[in-house]
Amino acid sequence: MRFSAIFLHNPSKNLHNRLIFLRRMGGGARTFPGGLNKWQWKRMHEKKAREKEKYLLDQEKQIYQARVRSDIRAKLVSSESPISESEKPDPNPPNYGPLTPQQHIKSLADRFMKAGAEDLWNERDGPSLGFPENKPGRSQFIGEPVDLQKLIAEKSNFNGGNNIENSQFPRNVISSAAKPRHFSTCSNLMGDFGNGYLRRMSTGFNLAGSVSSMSNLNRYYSVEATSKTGDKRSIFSRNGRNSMAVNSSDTKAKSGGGKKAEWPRFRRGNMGSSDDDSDDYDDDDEEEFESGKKITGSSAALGKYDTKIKKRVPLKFLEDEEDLSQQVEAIRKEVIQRKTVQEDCKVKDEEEESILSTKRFDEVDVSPLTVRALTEAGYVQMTMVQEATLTSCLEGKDALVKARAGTGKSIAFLLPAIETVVKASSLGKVHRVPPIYILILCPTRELASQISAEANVLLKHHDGIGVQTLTGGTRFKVDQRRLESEPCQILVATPGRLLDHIENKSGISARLMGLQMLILDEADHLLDLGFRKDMEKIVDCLPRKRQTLLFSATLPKEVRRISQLVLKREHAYIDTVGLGCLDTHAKVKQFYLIAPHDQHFQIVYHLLKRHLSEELEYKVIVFCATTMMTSLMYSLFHEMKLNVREIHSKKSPLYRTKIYEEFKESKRLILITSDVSARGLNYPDVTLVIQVGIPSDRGQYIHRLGRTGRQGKEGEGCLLLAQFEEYFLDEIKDLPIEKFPSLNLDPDVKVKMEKSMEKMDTSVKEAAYHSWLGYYNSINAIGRDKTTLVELANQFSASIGLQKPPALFRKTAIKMGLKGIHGISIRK
Ligand SMILES: Nc1ncnc2c1ncn2[C@@H]1O[C@H](COP(=O)(O)OP(=O)(O)OP(=O)(O)O)[C@@H](O)[C@H]1O
Repeated sequence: MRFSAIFLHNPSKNLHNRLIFLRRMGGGARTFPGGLNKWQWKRMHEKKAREKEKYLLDQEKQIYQARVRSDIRAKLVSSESPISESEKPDPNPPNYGPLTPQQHIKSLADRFMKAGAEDLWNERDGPSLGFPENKPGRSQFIGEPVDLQKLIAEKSNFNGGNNIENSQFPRNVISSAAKPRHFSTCSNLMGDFGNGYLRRMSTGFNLAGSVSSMSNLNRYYSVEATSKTGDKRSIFSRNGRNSMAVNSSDTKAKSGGGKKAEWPRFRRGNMGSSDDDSDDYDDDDEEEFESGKKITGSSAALGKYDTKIKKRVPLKFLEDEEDLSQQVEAIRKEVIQRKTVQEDCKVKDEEEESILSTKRFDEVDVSPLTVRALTEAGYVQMTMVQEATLTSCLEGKDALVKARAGTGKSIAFLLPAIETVVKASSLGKVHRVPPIYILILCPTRELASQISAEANVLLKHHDGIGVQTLTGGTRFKVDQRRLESEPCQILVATPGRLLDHIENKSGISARLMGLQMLILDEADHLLDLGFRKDMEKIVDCLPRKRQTLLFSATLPKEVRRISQLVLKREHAYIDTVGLGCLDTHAKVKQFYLIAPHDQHFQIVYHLLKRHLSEELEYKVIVFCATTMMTSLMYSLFHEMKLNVREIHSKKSPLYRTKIYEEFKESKRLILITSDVSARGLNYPDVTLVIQVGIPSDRGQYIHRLGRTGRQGKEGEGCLLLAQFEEYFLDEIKDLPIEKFPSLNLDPDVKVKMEKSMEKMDTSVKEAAYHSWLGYYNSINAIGRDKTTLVELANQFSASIGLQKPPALFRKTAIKMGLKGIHGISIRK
């Protein structure tokens, strides 16, 4: 433009400017019309080609949609339900039979187009064969522009007559707008004819009112429109897509009067139903509606027609009928299969009188000396887990093994371990200090001692093969000297102490270079967060070429994943429990009890007394949540003259060993313990396990319970929870745990207990109080209300007879974040 202006006003510069222009255009002669260079020309034609292609596609799409609708109509018109007198067909019925797609499109457009909008239709669209225009009651609908405002005003007619209000219009197509029902019905019909139609129709409508919504009913519904004169017509939706709502504030589109119609603004429908397909609505369409540029179809509206909706079998489902029947068959099969598995498990559980299999130790490939030791110890037949694992473990495969508590896992891993040492020793290499061929890791010192003792039993006749333990609580130097003076090929250790030795270069790292087998007992616990870092460091120091065996009674999915850290990819996974079967023994009865936590001591006392009176040879383990609570409970029951012992991590190793040995050998004894006794410990003939408070997780519950009912014997377990701990029951809901029958607490016991409490050392109570707060804080971490916690803390301190707030309380409360909720004054 600028150049041509210069040209006009200053002809003398014509040539000069032209040259500039030509240079700016990239040079060369102007060979294409309109002053276009070859690139512009090319681009223009490419654009035209694209537009043409798009147009053809649109046409094809519309024709296809129309054809689908025609076909559906043709199919379903004949299968209409019987019609009433008022609905009897016209003697000169309009042609409702199948139309060609073009006829169908034309008829729809003719129905809804207002005068003046003919330019939206051209001959290509075909003849109009839609509703006969001379039908009474339809003239307004067909010939005139539809005034939606008027339509809305007529809603009372709709309501009053045989109409929408009475129709069973589905909720899913009802807009959330105020009184939207009627408009949505109208718009549903609109939508029923497809978006393209609606667009075209909209130009012809006087959209002065507010339209609430439109929706493709699609898939599940067909709409019947019935006029007041009794004409009835079914309008079927295709298996379509969109469900849209028209924003009433944006629908003041006006047409006619020479004014350019504003286009209704469409947004995603809010029908609130699963049938709503609004999610498929295309944002591009929205833009087109807004701009009003795209005019490619026609639409439909209700006029004075009543509507009725019939729920039909979804068309898609009809098509997929075969698929559906196959699916039903598959589900039925699965249900039957599951039932069978459950029944099998039940039978297995009931039949599980013994944990023993029919296979004997002398039938497998273990050294005769070991078999001899086994026989002398009374082990002739294998247990199930031993039979299941021995072959693959002896073959040198890595294995991940799950078997219920007390079923003989220790021997299952000790046998291949001993065989490995026997083989390695027979190679004849002479070492001043023999390498450690087998490393067995476990979480507690008691368990390490137990495994080591069991190994010694099996090694009774194997001269020259030694077992050592390496656990915390002993002097580092003493350990070091012992390891050097009494060489061993099998080392049983707890991770922390072993790592101490590795990091302090006690010479153990060098000996571990000859390692042939790594065994993790209670593998899930060792691979859990508490031990993970230590485990990783230890494993880094071990030779990669080794066999690894992982054993536990519980193997959660995440542990199975983490186990890849230590196991070879091609390891064997052996689960003797079985998928869908119980992780606990069927012979162990499980109960739970929910009671206020300040009554817990009293309830435990009651349970113990009751059990003691029923079981002559009783042997009870009571698990507490923290070490200090263990100590408090022990002191209280000791004061109350019960035959109790205590074990927890704050006790000296010597004391722990003494109590461990005593409880193992004795009967008529109660062991109050923390979780140090939860796993692996084989106290024979435990008759009752009481768990006070929630265990750290489901696995821990199973392991604690596993201290009773070992070797297929009977047992009983009781879980005592406060109301705020009740949520834990969800984690064990798949286990056969029942509510404990009602309890009648003896008021005299309460008095006795209070007196005993008074006699106890205040420091024990204060320590218990603090550890209790810590425990409850950990529960608080999973969303418990701190206000409640403070109140509970007050109750608890009162129940243990604390007269003054503990000195450390302020610090603890601040640490726990209690400050600012109640000040920090729990007890004044
Ligand atoms: N083949 C066997 N025949 C008879 N008794 C056996 C046999 N194998 C193991 N036992 C005994 O079964 C009891 C439980 O064994 P063990 O401690 O190895 O169980 P576990 O499965 O490791 O239990 P946990 O899961 O609690 O660690 C022990 O008293 C053990 O002596």
